[in-house]
Amino acid sequence: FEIYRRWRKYAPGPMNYPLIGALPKIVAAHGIVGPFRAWADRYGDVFSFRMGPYEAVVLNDPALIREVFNKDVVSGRPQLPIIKLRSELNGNSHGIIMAEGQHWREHRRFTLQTMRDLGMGRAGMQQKIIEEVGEFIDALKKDGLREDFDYKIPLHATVANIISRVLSGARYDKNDANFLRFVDNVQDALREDNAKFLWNILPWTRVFLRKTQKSVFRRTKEIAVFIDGVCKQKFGDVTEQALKLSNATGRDDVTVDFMERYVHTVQAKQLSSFTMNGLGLMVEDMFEAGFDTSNCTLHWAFLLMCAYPEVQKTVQLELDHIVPQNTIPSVSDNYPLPYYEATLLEVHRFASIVPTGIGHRVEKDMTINGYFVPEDTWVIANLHYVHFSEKYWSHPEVFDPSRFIDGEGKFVTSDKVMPFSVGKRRCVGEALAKAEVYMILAAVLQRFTLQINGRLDLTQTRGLVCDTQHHLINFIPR
Ligand code: HEM
Repeated sequence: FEIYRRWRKYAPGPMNYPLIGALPKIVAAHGIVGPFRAWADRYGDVFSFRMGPYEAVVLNDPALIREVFNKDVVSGRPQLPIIKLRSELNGNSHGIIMAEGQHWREHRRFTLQTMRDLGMGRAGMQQKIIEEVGEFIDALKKDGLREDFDYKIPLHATVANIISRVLSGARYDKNDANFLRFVDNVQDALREDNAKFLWNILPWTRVFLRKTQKSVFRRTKEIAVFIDGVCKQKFGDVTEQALKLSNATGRDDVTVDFMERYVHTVQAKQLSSFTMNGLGLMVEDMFEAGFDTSNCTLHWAFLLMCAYPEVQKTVQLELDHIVPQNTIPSVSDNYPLPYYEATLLEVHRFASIVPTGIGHRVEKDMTINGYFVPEDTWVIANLHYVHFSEKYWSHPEVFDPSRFIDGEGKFVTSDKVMPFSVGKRRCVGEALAKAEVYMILAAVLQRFTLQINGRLDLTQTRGLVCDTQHHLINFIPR
């Protein structure tokens, strides 16, 4: 088999065992970041390997990732068992994250347009974020100095309510048990353990992984039921009758929220792949992609401020000096805050919360850097490697915003920081995520100094989305 690979000119890579490929190395290392780093150092810009029945190619160079992810033929998604399960539980619809072909193109175009129309990064959205941040700040004022205070609890509600308001207009009480369970389920879905990974890659391992399979089924179902409830609450029973009801309102104003826009598009039959059945998974996808990502980025931002107090101090002084008192700055205010912007970019680099992006699938045989890549191969962007390789950064293990400040004190961005990925499937929530993180971190640092008593651990958790290790932070009023 290895001889065949060499003959067909597959990209070099680690040794593949029959049936399981290079999986034992990934499983033994408890995650892919470590082996991917070692293989990138060893094989260069591209390497390939097998995971059970799947062929995978990994890209380790930012320019190459950009070039390859801009090709239509690399815009598919691997169709794993969990994807099929989600689809079945949602009336055989496909959502956006794992959709392909015409369905994906139409849903992506709709989402980008809708996010733009709903004012991502602009005043209307910023007002919603300010209202939610207010609740978080109140919680910090009340409990921020309590020894057992876990800031993640009120922060979850804040970030979850921001995306919920964009999607359905609904906001939930931070103590609403149903909502909190849903949010926990969404979080768990993105934090994989080895068992879940194996169950998806090698379906026959289900026999040994019954417990994992059961918990994945339960969680997936609970998420679908919650979203179904959100849809019913908003539009009644999401059926033909609901369509008529919604039609009867005859409103031209369809810029209220994401769900109303979706229903309007179905009614207007503007896009052929849009059906009422598709609403639930679409909302679920947007919630899953939009909650824990921004949430984890903020966890990283807070922890890094504790780990690097001099950076925290510099940001605070810059904010105090430039932003009027009692004002929460937002991206569109264009305040000259070069050090703050550099800090946010460095948080994205250092956190690398989606370390290997979301896998793409090659839809037709192709070549990458002269190597043969057959149809159905997964293409993975090694974003964590790009963010931490000494090829691209000096002292990458050090959190240092000044790497993005030029000789005149101006902020200079870098095309080597790509937390939202690049190309045709680049994140559609980038503007919202940036707006949230910008405003929440600024609002907190304007009012509090963050400190940790005890040992700091800056290692990542594992999964599709990677969090910080658990720490309790003191929020000391300034
Ligand atoms: C800091 C926060 C975020 C990070 C780091 C992030 C990162 C990513 C990455 C790496 C991808 C994969 C792109 C690819 O396949 O090449 C992605 C896709 C996606 N993201 Fe985000 N994301 C964030 C926030 C959000 C938010 C707030 C939303 C929604 C409001 C969102 C919605 C999506 C969707 C729908 C996709 C799938 C796009 C497609 O398949 O065409 N993300 N994101």
